[in-house]
Amino acid sequence: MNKNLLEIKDLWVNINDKPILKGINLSIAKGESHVIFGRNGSGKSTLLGSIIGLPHLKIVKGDILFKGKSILNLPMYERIKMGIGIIFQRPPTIKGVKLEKLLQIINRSKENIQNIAKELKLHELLKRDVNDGFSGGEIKASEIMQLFLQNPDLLLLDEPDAGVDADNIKIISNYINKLLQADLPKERREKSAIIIVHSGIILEYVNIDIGHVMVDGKLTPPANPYEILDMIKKFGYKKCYEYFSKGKKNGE
Ligand SMILES: Nc1ncnc2c1ncn2[C@@H]1O[C@H](COP(=O)(O)OP(=O)(O)OP(=O)(O)O)[C@@H](O)[C@H]1O
Repeated sequence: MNKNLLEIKDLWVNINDKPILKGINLSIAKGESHVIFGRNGSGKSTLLGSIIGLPHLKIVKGDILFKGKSILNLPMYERIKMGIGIIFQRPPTIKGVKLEKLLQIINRSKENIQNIAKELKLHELLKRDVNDGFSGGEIKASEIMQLFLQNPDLLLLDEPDAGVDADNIKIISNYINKLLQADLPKERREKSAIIIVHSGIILEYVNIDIGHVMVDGKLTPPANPYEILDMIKKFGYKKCYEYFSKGKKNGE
């Protein structure tokens, strides 16, 4: 039986006729978390957008399978219903919708909402419109809270640590770990993730199994995320991509 929760096969994606993703292959098993590093504009957000089904992205070739089924023809809400959750890099402001109301639509337990909001220091924001005037860190915390209440099987996190201070990174990471069932042994975990990061701070706190580097719309095969980060710091993205695209793993 196929154990992969997500399988991306030779995926080519255009935006306005410009090729952005150029033959992505990626397999994510149940219970596995992957991190993607890459310089600005390399196509990382486009990859997450293709998985969740942003309509402006044109799939030119390839396939995306989730739970063994192709999802390319499904609209975004169907993909969410199947168990995919996303934190966008820049989520929109929703005027006229209070954060508390949105959270109650996702999960009816008022007690849960109050408790988590307190822990994430969001309780004072519950009565405000979603993301309206929220600070960068508050937006990320609020998105994590929505995801926590949604409890998806595949988490797509686009820079969850961007704009978040050191104390709050620990709190947010704690929730990501809870979502990823990091306290269970890997073979018993049901949840998987793709996390996009620029700095390695979140790797200090979140349980990550596998890393990749993206350069110019292409992705390296699976490798040790901490080794990748180390090489990026020493040699930059391009050299790191060249090294890991040869399929080196775990310090070979
Ligand atoms: N709506 C759009 N219209 C035109 N070009 C776009 C659009 N969205 C993305 N692009 C372009 O696609 C390329 C890849 O963008 P993407 O956001 O996927 O990069 P990224 O790796 O996530 O970058 P960053 O690290 O800066 O967030 C960039 O050159 C970007 O300008």
